[in-house]
Formats: sequence, structure tokens, C-alpha cells
Amino acid sequence: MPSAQLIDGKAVATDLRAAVAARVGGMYARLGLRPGLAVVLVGEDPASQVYVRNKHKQTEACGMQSFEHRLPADTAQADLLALVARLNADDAVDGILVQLPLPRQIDAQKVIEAIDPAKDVDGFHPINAGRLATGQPALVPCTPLGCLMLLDRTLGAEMAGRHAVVIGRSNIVGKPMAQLLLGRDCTVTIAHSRTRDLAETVHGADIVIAAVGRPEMVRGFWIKPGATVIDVGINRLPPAAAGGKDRLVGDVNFEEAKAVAGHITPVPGGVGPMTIACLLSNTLQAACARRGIDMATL
Ligand SMILES: Nc1nc2c(c(=O)[nH]1)N[C@@H](CN(C=O)c1ccc(C(=O)N[C@@H](CCC(=O)O)C(=O)O)cc1)CN2
Ligand SMILES: [Mg+2]
Repeated sequence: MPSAQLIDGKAVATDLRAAVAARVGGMYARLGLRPGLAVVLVGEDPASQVYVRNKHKQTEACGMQSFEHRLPADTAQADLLALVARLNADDAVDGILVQLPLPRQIDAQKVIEAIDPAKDVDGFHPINAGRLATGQPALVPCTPLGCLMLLDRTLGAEMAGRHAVVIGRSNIVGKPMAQLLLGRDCTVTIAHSRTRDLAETVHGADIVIAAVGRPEMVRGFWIKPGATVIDVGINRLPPAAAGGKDRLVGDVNFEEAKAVAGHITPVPGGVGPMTIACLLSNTLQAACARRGIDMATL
């Protein structure tokens, strides 16, 4: 049985963090400035706590300042908006990220729109989404940006003219991913839960991006032989046997798909590590843009 080549997101993320750290070092040496990232966590969602802790550690490890704000689960929307306003006004803060999901009393869209677009390192503000959609320089959402970097390394210029199918239409992954693929001259289909003949649609794809949030939904027989498969899903399943650990699976049935695909990302160790590395890269980009520094000179 042939087996796909694994796309090692962990290794690419390590390289990207090293490149960011080198430029952060250059910025401090030349200008005495350190980019600052503020991360806001509301509530105690266990997965979010892990992600925020990792963001803090990796921000400091690459030489940037990390400002962590933890608020109780019953925080009023007005209080969160007031904190965002303070961070917008704080010159030491180059990037602001409010960890999602937010508790239900808070309208996430209102919070996203309150962030200064110049500090919106998540790239979720409508100004950045509009810039991406119209081909202008933008802060780009971290997960799709990470997927694009993995594709650039795997396929490079061969992406042009290829059929890419994005499964999922969220503002956070599916829609920006489709824009980025268009920017690489792919022919792009956005599929979703209401798409008819999803298996057939996916079978026509040279590049599959699975971002549906349903464990192992994409089956091996859906995949065109030799296709490149990028799995964005992170689904935690109960242990397979008593006493075991939770299992993490993607949106793709990995064992089946790897027998058919040309290249595939694993879960864990594929797209996930790229998300935080791209956040650090976006923070450096925001710091340079806000301060009129040409990043290439660092
Ligand atoms: N404001 C935001 N909220 C959320 C985002 C985001 O980009 N901005 N994305 C996700 C969570 N996320 C970062 O916040 C994230 C998810 C997964 C990983 C990761 O490294 N995954 C590992 C597995 C880790 C594990 O065991 O859980 C992997 O796939 O190898 C990093 C960041 C939702 N919220
Ligand atoms: Mg992964």
C-alpha cells in the first residue's frame, strides 16, 4: 500500500519561530524595541488555557513582551470592551488577541470589531478580512496562514491552476483560506455542511483543506490519489480503552487518507503548531508596520 509523505508542521513551526526570534533580536539590537503581544482569556475553558499558556511561553521565548489578561467567566461584555480599548491605547502593545470561544454573554463579533485593525494579529477584523479579499496587505488569520506556508513548502509554484477544495466556511479558517488559495492561482471550491455530493466534490481536488470540526469525517475513498491533504481539525475523543488518555484526531480519517494522498498533515503535529508560530510572525509584522520599520532590514 503506498503511503503519503507527512507534512511536518512541528518542524516548519520551529523554523518560523527561529526566523521571528532572529528579527526580534535585530529590532532590539538596532532600535531598543521589543514587540508586545497581549492575550486575553475569558473563563476557564481547559483547551483555551493550554493554548494561552503556550502563546505566553513562545512569545517570551522569541524575545517579545507577553501581556496576559485573565478575566472571570462571568465578565460583562462592557468590561471586556473596556480592556480592549486600554490595549488599543497602550503603545507597548503591538498585537491584541482575544482567545475564542468566548462565554455566551459576550458577542465575539463586537469584541473583534473593537480591536484596532493595526493590532489585530488574529486577522479577524472586517478591515483585515476586506484587505485580504481585495489583495491588499493585511494581517491574515493564523491558522489559514500556517496552512498556506505548509502548502508553499510542499507544492510551491505547482499550486497554480490546481483545484483546491476547502471544507468549512468559517470566518476564521474557511473563508480566509479560500482567499489565500486564490492568491496562489488555485481554482477554489468552498464546500460545507449543506454541500451535496461532498465526497464527489472532494474527489475532484488536488488540494483538500478540511476544517469542518467533525472527527474523521473525510474518508480515504474521498481523496484523489496523490492529492495534498491539510487537516485543520483538532477533535478530542475519549480514550479508546479504559484507563487510556484522550485521543486527538483531525477532520480526516488519517489512516485511510494516508494510503491514497501524496502529502498529508498529521494531527497532532501538523497545522496546530503553525497557528502559534504565525501569531508570533503576525505580531512582528504588526510591530514593524505600526512603527514604520521595514521588516526585511532587521
Ligand atoms: N483568538 C483565537 N482563538 C482561537 C484560535 C485562534 O487562532 N485565535 N485558534 C484555536 C485555538 N488555537 C489557538 O488559539 C490553537 C489550536 C491548536 C494548537 C496546537 O498546537 N495544536 C496541537 C495539539 C495541541 C493539543 O494537544 O491540544 C497540534 O495540532 O499539534 C495551537 C493553537 C481556537 N481559538
Ligand atoms: Mg495538527
